[in-house]
Amino acid sequence: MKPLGLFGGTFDPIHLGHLRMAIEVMETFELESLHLLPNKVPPHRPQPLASAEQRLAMTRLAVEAVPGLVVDERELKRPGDSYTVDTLEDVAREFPGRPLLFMMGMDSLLSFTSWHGWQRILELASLAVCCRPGHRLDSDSLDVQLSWRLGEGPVTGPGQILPITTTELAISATDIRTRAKNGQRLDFLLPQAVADYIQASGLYRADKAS
Ligand SMILES: Nc1ncnc2c1ncn2[C@@H]1O[C@H](COP(=O)(O)OP(=O)(O)OP(=O)(O)O)[C@@H](O)[C@H]1O
Ligand SMILES: O=C(O)c1ccc[n+]([C@@H]2O[C@H](COP(=O)([O-])O)[C@@H](O)[C@H]2O)c1
Repeated sequence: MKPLGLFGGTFDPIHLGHLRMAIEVMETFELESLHLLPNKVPPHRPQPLASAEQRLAMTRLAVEAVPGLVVDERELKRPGDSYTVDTLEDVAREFPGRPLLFMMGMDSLLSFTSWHGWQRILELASLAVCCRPGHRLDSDSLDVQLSWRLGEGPVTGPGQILPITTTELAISATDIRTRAKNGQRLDFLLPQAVADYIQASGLYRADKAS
């Protein structure tokens, strides 16, 4: 059975870094579908500037014409902190027996042992880890509790950590929010429909309440 791909993010906003890595994970692991999961309350970082509704709207705009990418609203519908472990328990109940592949950038892997219930996450899913400029995998930076799980795929079950070589795009949501705040152009950092949404709504603009 093909693994189900899962991509959690704050997506404040979703951008081409996210979307390109999603496509490359789908190709590498021959996934038929990959669920994008905007979180409601990120447990580990400052809260997003855009509302949950705005982040959902932008995520929908980003993938509406992209085969295989599915917007999954389960974290937005769940009250409280959006812990990934709870999400994976829920997905595993919905797709019994289906291998789960949760994808992330290298920066996320390097802090993974601080995640709530990270050991349980690895009982439920394997991790596909994508390149991110400025974040390298080396023996000093990766927790020893994770390093023995490193592999190359294919996905044979939960608990594998599978770094893959992906196109490095130095795009971040933080940089996009700063540009939007300053009234700079956002073209080619995110899908045009998302850039248009940000422009039209005044989201992130210093002179507009969002
Ligand atoms: N350009 C990128 N290259 C590789 N991975 C990325 C990139 N941007 C985001 N990711 C990964 O996507 C996931 C969701 O990221 P997130 O929505 O927080 O975007 P971000 O650009 O890192 O946002 P922010 O700047 O607000 O922290 C994380 O696992 C992160 O590592
Ligand atoms: O569950 C946790 O403890 C946890 C800690 C850090 C990050 N996450 C999830 O990892 C994904 C990427 O996080 P972020 O901050 O880079 O958007 C997103 O789905 C977060 O909810 C989850």
